[in-house]
Amino acid sequence: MSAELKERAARAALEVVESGMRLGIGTGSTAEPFIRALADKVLAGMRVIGVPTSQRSAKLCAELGIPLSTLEETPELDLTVDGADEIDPQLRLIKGGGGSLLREKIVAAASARMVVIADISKKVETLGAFPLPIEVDQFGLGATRRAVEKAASGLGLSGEIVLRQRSDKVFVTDGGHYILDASFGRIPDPEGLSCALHEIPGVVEHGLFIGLARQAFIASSDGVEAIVSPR
Ligand SMILES: O=C[C@H](O)[C@H](O)[C@H](O)COP(=O)(O)O
Repeated sequence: MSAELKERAARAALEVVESGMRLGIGTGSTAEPFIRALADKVLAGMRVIGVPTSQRSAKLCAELGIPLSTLEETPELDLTVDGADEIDPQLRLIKGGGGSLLREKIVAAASARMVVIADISKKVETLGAFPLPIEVDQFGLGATRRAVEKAASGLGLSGEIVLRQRSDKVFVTDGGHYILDASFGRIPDPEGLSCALHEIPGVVEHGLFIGLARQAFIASSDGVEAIVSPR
């Protein structure tokens, strides 16, 4: 069912893609059906240029024949379509479950508009049930983790902070960084936490996406709900 809902959300987002667009292309199990559906449109004659947010998405796009570019060649994009791990009513997001948050945020920020696609399980009242991914430099890991704990504690947040591992190895992002997954629980002040984390030198980026998403397509068994950012 979840795969079917992701497919529905992906197809809804395709409706806002127009020929000639420069597109940021997201990462993850919801972005992938979007990429496949986009490839069908390209095959049928739609002209787009995609800037992928990960090596994984770049590979899939290339296999399916979607023309690709980079932010060096194409620094301004019309639209980014991407998934999310959590979406709150103000369209603030947690992203990075797949480890691509840094490139995703750079691409989203370079886009005139970001559209999020998700199944209903990602919709929350308050962010934080999903552990917040924090991308950190490998250098100074222990000190950075301690600084993250202190910054969170200053905002009344605490919880386990785990260095992400995959298949018994430390996970390394496309950019060569580590990820700390912080289980703070409910985050009542995402803006405050975002600012506090950005103050820490070893933090490269974090998975709170604030003020970036303009629209979300959220699929449930009742259909696809389109939510527009109140900002
Ligand atoms: O780093 C990965 C991304 O932020 C994904 O867009 C996010 O984790 C959602 O992934 P999925 O669609 O697989 O749930």
